[in-house]
Amino acid sequence: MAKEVANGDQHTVTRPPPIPSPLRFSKFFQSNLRILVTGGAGFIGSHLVDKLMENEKNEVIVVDNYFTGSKDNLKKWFGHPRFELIRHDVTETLLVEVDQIYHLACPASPIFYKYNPVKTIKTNVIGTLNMLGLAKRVGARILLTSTSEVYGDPLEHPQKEEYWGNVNPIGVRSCYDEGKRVAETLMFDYHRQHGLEIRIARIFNTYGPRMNIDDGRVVSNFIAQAIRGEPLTVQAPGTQTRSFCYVSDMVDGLIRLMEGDNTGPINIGNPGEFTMMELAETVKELINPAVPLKNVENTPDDPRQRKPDITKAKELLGWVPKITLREGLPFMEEDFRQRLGVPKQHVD
Ligand SMILES: NC(=O)c1ccc[n+]([C@@H]2O[C@H](COP(=O)([O-])OP(=O)(O)OC[C@H]3O[C@@H](n4cnc5c(N)ncnc54)[C@H](O)[C@@H]3O)[C@@H](O)[C@H]2O)c1
Ligand SMILES: O=C(O)[C@H]1O[C@H](OP(=O)(O)OP(=O)(O)OC[C@H]2O[C@@H](n3ccc(=O)[nH]c3=O)[C@H](O)[C@@H]2O)[C@H](O)[C@@H](O)[C@@H]1O
Repeated sequence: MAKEVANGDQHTVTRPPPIPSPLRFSKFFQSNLRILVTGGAGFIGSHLVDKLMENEKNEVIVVDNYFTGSKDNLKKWFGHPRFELIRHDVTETLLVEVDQIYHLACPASPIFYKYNPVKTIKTNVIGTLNMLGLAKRVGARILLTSTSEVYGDPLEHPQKEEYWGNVNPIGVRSCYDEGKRVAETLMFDYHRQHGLEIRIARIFNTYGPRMNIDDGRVVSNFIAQAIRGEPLTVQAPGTQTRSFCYVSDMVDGLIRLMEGDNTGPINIGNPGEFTMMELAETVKELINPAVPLKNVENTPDDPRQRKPDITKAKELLGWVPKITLREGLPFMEEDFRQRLGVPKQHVD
């Protein structure tokens, strides 16, 4: 009997382990694990795929509808015998034989998730239901990439996993925030009702190479603006805070969570906290001291502060982020310069 604990506390579920296919015991069977990554053509998903593919015992299947993701992010794996890419929308059912599911499919940038809010909520609710149904049928372990947005505009700081949040249920961000909250509920209901092995990561703002250049999120906006020599658009009041995690740290945290014994939810994020004004000043200093900052209007319900308490990730996963914001920004600058075709000018 496998044992699983929810954040090391009360509700322990004991259930029989999933029965692997008889082929798994054949010494001629090439992979030990078949892993499905939904949203694997996106920013975090494609980095996760790269890491999973490094292990020659893993076979990786990506499904993506390419709404915000791109085949380009995965092109180095095309034709690889352990890799498969399927164009598929998770709001439709899917039948594949897999052992683990990393469920990432969902637009993450506010401008994209607000573009078609009904589709966003369908992706979160119906998409997660479909992946849970699949996990149940094949006995797979499933990890959901939830978000710090489940804490809404938090009244507790920093945010611990026990905090229930302060979310507007009818606002323009609700399709995403409330969608992810329902997705978390569904995960726990399948866990309690059907004994499914679940993992929930609450991800805090993550940045790095391969973010869409016109993605609309703050780090990608500021870097693209600095490289193009445009003003950095600081949305009012500029004192709102975020904590930025470099993508390789995020991927490491997600894999540790999947491989460990804890259901979560577990915060995965870098606790270094910056105001948007500080972020703009840092980008300006590192990338282009000549660009001005420009104050612009904000969007409704923008959270005023956000910083993860990562005690649980440290204790239960042995995870701490390694890359600071000052170390991570230049990696992203390099990638953006290449894609924008603007090389760095070196002053002698
Ligand atoms: N990047 C962050 O800061 C952050 C923070 C918190 C949570 N997350 C979560 O992490 C996950 C990945 O985020 P990301 O930053 O890589 O975003 P992303 O937009 O780059 O990736 C999302 C991927 O999901 C795909 N997708 C969207 N809807 C789909 C659907 N209905 N069916 C199939 N595929 C679909 C997109 O095409 C894209 O490839 C998301 O679930 C997001 O909510 C991200
Ligand atoms: O960490 C999370 O849980 C969430 O983080 C982000 O959501 P958000 O923090 O709103 O992301 P941004 O759009 O990057 O905004 C961050 C801050 O930067 C500000 N901003 C944004 C863009 C810009 O050009 N200028 C600017 O000052 C916004 O007002 C906001 O206060 C992600 O995009 C969500 O998918 C994710 O779930």
